[in-house]
Amino acid sequence: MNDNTNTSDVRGDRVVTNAQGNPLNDPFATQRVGQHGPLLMQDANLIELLAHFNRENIVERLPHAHGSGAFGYFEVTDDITDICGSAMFSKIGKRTRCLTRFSTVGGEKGSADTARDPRGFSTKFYTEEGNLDWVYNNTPVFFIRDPAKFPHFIHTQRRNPETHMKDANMFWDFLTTPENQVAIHQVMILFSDRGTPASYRTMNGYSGHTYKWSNKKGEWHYVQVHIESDQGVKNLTNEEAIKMAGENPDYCQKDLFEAIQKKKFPSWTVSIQTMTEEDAKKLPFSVFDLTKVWPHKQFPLRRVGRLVLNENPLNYFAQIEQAAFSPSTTVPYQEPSADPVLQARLFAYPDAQRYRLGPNYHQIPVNCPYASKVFNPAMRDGPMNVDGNLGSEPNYLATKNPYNFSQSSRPIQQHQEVWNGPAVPFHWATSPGDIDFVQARDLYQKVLSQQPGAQDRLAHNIGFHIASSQPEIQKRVLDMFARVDKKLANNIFKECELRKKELCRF
Ligand code: HEM
Repeated sequence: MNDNTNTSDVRGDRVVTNAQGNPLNDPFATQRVGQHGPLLMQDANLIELLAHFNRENIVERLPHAHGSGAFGYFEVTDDITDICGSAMFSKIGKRTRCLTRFSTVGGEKGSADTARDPRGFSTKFYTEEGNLDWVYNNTPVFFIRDPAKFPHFIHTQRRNPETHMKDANMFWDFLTTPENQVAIHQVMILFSDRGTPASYRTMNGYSGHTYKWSNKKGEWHYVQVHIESDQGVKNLTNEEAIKMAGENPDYCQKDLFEAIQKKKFPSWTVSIQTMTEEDAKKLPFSVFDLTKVWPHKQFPLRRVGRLVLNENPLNYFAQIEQAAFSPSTTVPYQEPSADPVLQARLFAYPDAQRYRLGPNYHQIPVNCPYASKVFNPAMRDGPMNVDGNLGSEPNYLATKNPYNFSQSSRPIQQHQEVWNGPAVPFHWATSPGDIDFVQARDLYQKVLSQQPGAQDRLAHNIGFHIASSQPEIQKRVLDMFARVDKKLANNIFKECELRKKELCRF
């Protein structure tokens, strides 16, 4: 098996050539009329060099543009074949090569990686059943549960179309709009210490969404995945993160790259929570609601394996910038659930990648399922087709040729969710009553209260941020957090007033 996902193609004799392999004599000489006369059109090498330079940039990811990554492996430590029949889990000790990319969400490619923002945690597993991508965040919940809100929400985290600046009014206007306050749980996490991880090595990853995994008997469970840092969770304070952003905007890139270079390989423990369909019916919220966590007491973590990152990419652009992760890239026995945000993501990522990298993005070495092999006679041609295009194979499933369908003997899951009802528009806005605030309140009153100073830092971080928004927006923010806890709202108010005084001094 040739793992060509992290290789470079430097010519052995180091003879420098143009793009066609023709040796160059003097790379800086230009063809011109006399020594100081005008340049000539016949200087194909100069034209090629300048033209290629103009095309170095590719579309950056929108969102998650700024990121870092490394290769490593996943090792099975515990048997979960009763839950999942995927080959990667088939026996204890089995290793699967993988690539992980960490990222911030809202900033551009050159933005600071200590910004207050969720962090992306994407892993591509090169399994013998083809590639599998887990495209997760470092928070177990998300801001929305209506996928149509995603572009609106992301826009509010980016630049104001007129001022071209980040805008606290846009940010809080969206989040405090009553129908969008379903985001409260994620907003609390974002403004807690966990909103500014000290490094990618010291944060966790969570599927957030509910997935559906099945075993070889055809039984299925709802599953959530947790990837917990073996280095422990460490965070920066608001002030440390801001200072770092000025001193070294690539602080987390440096931390990850240098740790691996020094052979201090970061690792994570991978666990799952599982739930039956019957359990799901008894929950006080929908199992497809991405703004809720599953109570750990009721659905304890079950250890599966270890993720280790031990190999820096040889080339950032080739292996990280061109990497394409998608929740739709999955293997037998791991399926998406009916979570509407997840369903929308199944479309959004490959669509973004066809635009960002081209329709044959799966042929780029880092994205190739090298541990399996692609063979789909009907998927042919297209721009930048570089893998031989299946040669003389018919370009349809031809009757005279035998084809294998390796999954055809897999038992059909007899028992399935049954969906019925009229096709109606449904806006899954914040629920009337308190249900969308319960877990946010528990986080404040039961979890942060156990961590010295954590409640105060939460109030400080929010007060600091809203101080640059308009008074009516500040009022809406205070009203929203009063629904979580009145003490929290009062403390945010005090912190906001302090910050406003500081801002007056500038
Ligand atoms: C409707 C909701 C969402 C939409 C439409 C959406 C869309 C996108 C798009 C278009 C990209 C860029 C893909 C690329 O160019 O390669 C992206 C990146 C990403 N998204 Fe989402 N997203 C959504 C929700 C989420 C959620 C809920 C999570 C986590 C649970 C998530 C995690 C990520 C991560 C980690 C990346 C970076 C992938 C990488 O490292 O290349 N997204 N998203």
